[in-house]
Amino acid sequence: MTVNAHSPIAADAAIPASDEAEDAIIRFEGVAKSFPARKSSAAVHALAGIDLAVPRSSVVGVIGRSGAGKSTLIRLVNGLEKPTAGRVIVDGTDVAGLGEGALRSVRRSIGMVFQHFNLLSSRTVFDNVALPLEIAGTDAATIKARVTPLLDLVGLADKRGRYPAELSGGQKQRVGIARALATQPKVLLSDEATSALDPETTRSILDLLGTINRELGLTILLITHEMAVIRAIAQRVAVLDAGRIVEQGDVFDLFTRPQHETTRSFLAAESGRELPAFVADQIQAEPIPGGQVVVRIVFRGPFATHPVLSQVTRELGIDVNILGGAVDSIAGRPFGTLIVGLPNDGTSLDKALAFLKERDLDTEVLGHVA
Ligand SMILES: Nc1ncnc2c1ncn2[C@@H]1O[C@H](COP(=O)(O)OP(=O)(O)OP(=O)(O)O)[C@@H](O)[C@H]1O
Repeated sequence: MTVNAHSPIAADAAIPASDEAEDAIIRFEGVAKSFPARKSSAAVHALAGIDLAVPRSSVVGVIGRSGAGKSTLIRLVNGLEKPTAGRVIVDGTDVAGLGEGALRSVRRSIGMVFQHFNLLSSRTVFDNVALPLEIAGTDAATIKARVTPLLDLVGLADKRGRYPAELSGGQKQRVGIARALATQPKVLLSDEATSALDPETTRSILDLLGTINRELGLTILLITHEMAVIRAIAQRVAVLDAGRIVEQGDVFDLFTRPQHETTRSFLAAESGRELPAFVADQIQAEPIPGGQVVVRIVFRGPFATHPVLSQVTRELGIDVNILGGAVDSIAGRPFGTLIVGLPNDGTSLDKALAFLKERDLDTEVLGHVA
């Protein structure tokens, strides 16, 4: 199967491509979206100052809590919402400037996958996947030629005659993905596609989306509230908090060097970052005389944790108490996290932190224990 290479977007709405714009298939430039006040409620500023580029053929994740503005952001891409300020440029065209006819063509170049699948219960698997093609007026022979390989791709060839009620959640989402691909889109928008699924099924759906990204070169913009989803599939990530992007970048960097408090809180349950229960139970913000300072050390890339810590002991004469840790990898790049206790004696902490920094290790003081 090939992905449609020609743009369905009206020529008069085209924007001259700069080098950067050519590289990004979706670009938010200074985007704001407010919903006006109603009788019973004040105006809602759902998004403000959004600058985000989605490189062609990449997977970009947007993570945020409920109400952060994720759905609004994704609805701006297919023109279901219009920005109050700024531009949303999809494949060189500002979608906010388009009339309904041109928007319909843009939407055909954008596939969408939903949390609750949105399948028609009265239609078979085959007919659900065929639906967008029927709506576009495609003839029956072309529909068959298009839908059959899509059902193979998502692993549902043997379920083509089944109805949604006869499918598991994961199978329903596979139908949703095949349907989203039926019009050969250039971009796939995923709105919490795995939120209704158990962890194992989530994994298999994310694997499928990863395969589609790699094999078809399809760009995927996904929104989620789970770091595990970002980690499993995205190359870049933006963290959305109360309508603003508070941090964005490469997934490995964001996981290993989070800058913003919101990002840190999303990462709290990630391996190695979670405090061991016996530490979490007693940690406090204020120093404890004669106690220990709890420090997280992050090793990025090839590392040898123990030699560095034994150097701290040998060369600085500081006892290091290992409280927890893990070794992990993201996108094939290794990193490790150690949680250690250092003596709260007025000097050891600064000396040890300086020593670790000289060796290019990231540290973060988490609190104090007795
Ligand atoms: N049509 C609308 N009219 C008024 N306010 C809206 C509208 N759509 C969204 N909002 C508000 O905009 C803010 C962002 O909503 P949005 O649905 O984009 O968040 P979200 O991050 O997708 O949340 P969730 O994960 O719960 O779906 C919320 O305060 C919401 O109430």
